[in-house]
Amino acid sequence: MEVGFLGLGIMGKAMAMNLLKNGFKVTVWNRTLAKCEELVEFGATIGDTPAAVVKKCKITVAILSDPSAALSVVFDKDGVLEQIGSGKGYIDMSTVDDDTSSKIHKAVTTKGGSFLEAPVSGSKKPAEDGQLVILAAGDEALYEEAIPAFDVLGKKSFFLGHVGNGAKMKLVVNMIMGSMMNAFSEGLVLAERSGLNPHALLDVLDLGGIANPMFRLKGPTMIQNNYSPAFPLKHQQKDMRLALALGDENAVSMPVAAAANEVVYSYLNAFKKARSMELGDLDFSAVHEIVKIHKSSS
Ligand SMILES: NC(=O)C1=CN([C@@H]2O[C@H](COP(=O)(O)OP(=O)(O)OC[C@H]3O[C@@H](n4cnc5c(N)ncnc54)[C@H](OP(=O)(O)O)[C@@H]3O)[C@@H](O)[C@H]2O)C=CC1
Ligand SMILES: O=CCCC(=O)O
Repeated sequence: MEVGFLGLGIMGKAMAMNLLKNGFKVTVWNRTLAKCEELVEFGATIGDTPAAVVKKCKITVAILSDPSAALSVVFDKDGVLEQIGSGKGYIDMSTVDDDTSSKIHKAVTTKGGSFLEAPVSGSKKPAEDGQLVILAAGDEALYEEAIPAFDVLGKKSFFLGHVGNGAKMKLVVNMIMGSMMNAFSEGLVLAERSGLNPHALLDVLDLGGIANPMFRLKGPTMIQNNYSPAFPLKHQQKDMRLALALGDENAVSMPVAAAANEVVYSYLNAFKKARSMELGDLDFSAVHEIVKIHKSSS
């Protein structure tokens, strides 16, 4: 099966590599073309533009940073729309809002192509290990056609119905995750400043009812101030912003999520503040630095 792949960031590189290692023919494109070279060593072919990739492949997958990138790759010159058409499928796995996804869906289907949104839960390591959770919605026939690829990329795929449901599910999950990360960071700082061993806190948490893989994975590195990026903070902040907009649209008040994202009370604007300090490219657990700074200055 030949698959086109647009976007070779942290996630895209790992996912395209997995497809190659599992026998798929993959044609890749990335805005910074140099990032394609490593995949060529594993058998990938390079497409010069998104349009060139779509022209060559029956199914093209994209995973790009945000709504603006997702729209640009489809609508701009040399973009997906120039070559999409009958018999071709486009699968956008970026985390975006349902409005962005719907715009892409409409444009692709107007040209006769089929569209699936398929954002993923899971980060760099699950992407490398083919252990993502795929949240697909849109064209069910395209979903069925993509299952061999999804089986390589993920441990479980959900088909959630019409376009928008995948985007919304992903934003709800990441809104919860972002709020949890802030609470976790505050807990680590509180433990340390009140004279407890933060490693002991991790052990206690891991044995109780709120044990979870995120605390287990990120806790030890946060204690070491190591924020090597798996999920960049700037993307987490984007997801909090989009989830809060979804809350507004549905008249759902989310004070905890809003506090994690917005300037409400001092340190509760952790995600935005972290971006302005150019921590945005670090892992989202770098929110810990902001919580620590605030706790020392207050
Ligand atoms: N990292 C993670 O743990 C997870 C991320 N996600 C989501 O997946 C998506 C990708 O994340 P990730 O791989 O971490 O992000 P990265 O920042 O590592 O990569 C972003 C990708 O988008 C491309 N890009 C950005 N702007 C544009 C543009 N205007 N036109 C064309 N291409 C553009 C980048 O190209 P270039 O190389 O040229 O900059 C790069 O290929 C995001 O939506 C994120 O929220 C979902 C689950 C987990
Ligand atoms: O969108 C990013 C999700 C990161 C994760 O699920 O660990």
